[in-house]
Amino acid sequence: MSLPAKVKIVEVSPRDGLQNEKDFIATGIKVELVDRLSAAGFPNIEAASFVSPKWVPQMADGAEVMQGIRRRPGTIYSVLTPNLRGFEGALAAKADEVVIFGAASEAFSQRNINCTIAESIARFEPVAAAAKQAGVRLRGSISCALGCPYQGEVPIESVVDVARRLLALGCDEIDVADTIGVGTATRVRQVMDAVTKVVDPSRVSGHFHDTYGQSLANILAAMEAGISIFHTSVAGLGGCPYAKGATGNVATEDVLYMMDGLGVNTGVDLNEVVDIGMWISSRIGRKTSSRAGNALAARRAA
Ligand SMILES: CC(C)(COP(=O)([O-])OP(=O)([O-])OC[C@H]1O[C@@H](n2cnc3c(N)ncnc32)[C@H](O)[C@@H]1OP(=O)([O-])[O-])[C@@H](O)C(=O)NCCC(=O)NCCSC(=O)C[C@@](C)(O)CC(=O)[O-]
Repeated sequence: MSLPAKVKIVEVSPRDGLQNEKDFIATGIKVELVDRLSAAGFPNIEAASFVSPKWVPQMADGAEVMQGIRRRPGTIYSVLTPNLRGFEGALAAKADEVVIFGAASEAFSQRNINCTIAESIARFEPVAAAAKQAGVRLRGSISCALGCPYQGEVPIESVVDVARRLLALGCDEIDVADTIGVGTATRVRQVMDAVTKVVDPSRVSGHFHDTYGQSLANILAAMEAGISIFHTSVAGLGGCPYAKGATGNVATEDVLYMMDGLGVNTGVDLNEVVDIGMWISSRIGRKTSSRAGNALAARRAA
């Protein structure tokens, strides 16, 4: 089994991890979360969204979060931008990377961004053009690449088709997202093998939610397909507002523990991340869902 020697961990808890929380989380907590993650060494942090506050009220303070954070040189701070209005906000906030987000499933596209897949691509065109003109990195995310809460199975060709279109828009990186965490290792391998026929593997990332407990196996399967960028969320925070029952992203602590065991370099300090996981969980009144986080904290306490 040949694995990459190094992987890039994109920490998404400030955005994907918090967006679904019902009670509004104070901007100061969000800022502190990003700052602590920066200090732990993450090369890329998804810090905020510039989306409609009617659709995702928790992310309404994206501009304030971006203004409040201390930026670590070398870390990329990303934000979600569904349209030009979002992009303008992101540009004013000096985001390093903007994320356009579509889906491989028509039903999910309608629920998440209120348009068809084709309409979403048309809506992303000016965003992509503006990002290129401004010299801002552009990432494209493909929701429901491993299954959809509304339509069920999603054909691999639909995922490849959206990947091709995002690539044509100029995306520097493309996320294959298992929004509801239904994927299993064999399917992940098939999807990644197909996507990497049209997009270079160095530009493809795996974004796995852990609803069915398959994320670590899925990450390993993706690594075997040559993928070396993964999205994780400290304490396993998260869920998607438009995917009922979906749990958070794979916990960062669990992924870092696995990478350490595999001898794969991430540049991120696991011990610090365990502390951050415990801290943010207590601040928002949740229990961490990270097995490694719990075990390491218990070992320390003993
Ligand atoms: C795309 C829209 C805007 C269409 O929303 P819409 O209602 O179809 O369009 P609209 O243009 O009529 O906008 C509605 C209202 O929002 C305002 N508005 C419009 N745009 C913005 C903006 N950028 N920033 C602030 N406000 C905005 C706009 O001005 C208007 O306000 P009103 O006139 O009614 O007062 C909406 O559906 C939306 O914002 N959706 C966001 C959905 C979202 O954030 N979902 C979660 C993130 S995706 C995700 O989690 C999946 C991912 C990436 O993690 C991967 C995975 O796991 O699958």
